[in-house]
Amino acid sequence: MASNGKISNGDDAHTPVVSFLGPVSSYTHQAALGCFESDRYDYRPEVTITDVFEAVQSGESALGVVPFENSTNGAVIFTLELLADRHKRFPDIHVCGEAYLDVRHCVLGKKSRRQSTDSPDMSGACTPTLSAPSPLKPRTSPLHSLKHVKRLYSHPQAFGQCETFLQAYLKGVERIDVSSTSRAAEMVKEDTTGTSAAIASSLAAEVHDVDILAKGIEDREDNTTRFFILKKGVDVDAGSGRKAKSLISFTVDHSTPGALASVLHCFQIYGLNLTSINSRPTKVVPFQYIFFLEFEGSKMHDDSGRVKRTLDALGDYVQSWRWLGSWDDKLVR
Ligand SMILES: O=C(O)C(=O)C[C@]1(C(=O)O)C=C[C@@H](O)C=C1
Repeated sequence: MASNGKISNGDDAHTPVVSFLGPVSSYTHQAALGCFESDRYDYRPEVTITDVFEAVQSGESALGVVPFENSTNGAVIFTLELLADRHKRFPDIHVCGEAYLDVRHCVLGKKSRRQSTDSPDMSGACTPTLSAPSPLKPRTSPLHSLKHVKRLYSHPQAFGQCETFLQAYLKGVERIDVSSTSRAAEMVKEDTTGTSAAIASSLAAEVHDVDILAKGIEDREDNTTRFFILKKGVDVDAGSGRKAKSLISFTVDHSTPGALASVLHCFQIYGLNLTSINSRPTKVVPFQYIFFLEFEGSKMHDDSGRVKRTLDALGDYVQSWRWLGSWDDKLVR
């Protein structure tokens, strides 16, 4: 770790590669830039989160950066799906770090050619309906008219973080999911009709040379995404700081009452605080789940032995489990 808190590769012989969900200017790229000394690593944009996992597992990339969860919209299911690793494609991948990024979304597009007559609708008024009698008012209004926008590209996570603005100003506009917000900005750039828009960052507007039609459209001012840093094998230094977190996945026998409670109880007995719990379908039996549990503590730096004792105890209550990594906690509380 360098004195600026960023990860230094400690070896100049060859430049290690950091893969991230691209293209350039995605939020994942911005998070990666904040983690590693940029003159010591080669940054490699990947098309999908799966590509990041594959690059790390194959050893082509020393590290990978992927989104894990957003404070407004919850878990990034693509990443959970890959961590579930049902077909053992990523047996050596571990989480060795995390990064938090403030996410400020914009509507990117091309300004309407009829700009002088198409003034933006600033009211943000939503028509009350029976199911939503008091619709929420968005935090911001557009900078330019959005009346010409016929389709909206973004990453599904980003749509979920901007619902209030979208309901007020882009209701009924077709939404098209793409692999990242920076890919969405690229699509807007490529559209010669000028009627597409993207939800992406102001950096993506700059990089892809498109206009910012609205700014700060996220539902919550504290909208933050957490990213995981992935590595092949175990980084023995990870999780050596004052506060560490660890992640495991496990399955339980769904017909045993209290099976999940028993697993959670192990953490209570040894005094390990839980920080998140998620699940995905096993895809073996319908409506049975793989659980992901995150807790405070490190497997490699476990002076009190509490992590070891907890993990040893788990075996009695789970069908299968896997340790997915320990790393330094970077959440500013
Ligand atoms: O699309 C991007 O720019 C990404 O880096 C992905 C991603 C995500 O999957 O959560 C990252 C941050 C934002 O929450 C929205 C999208």
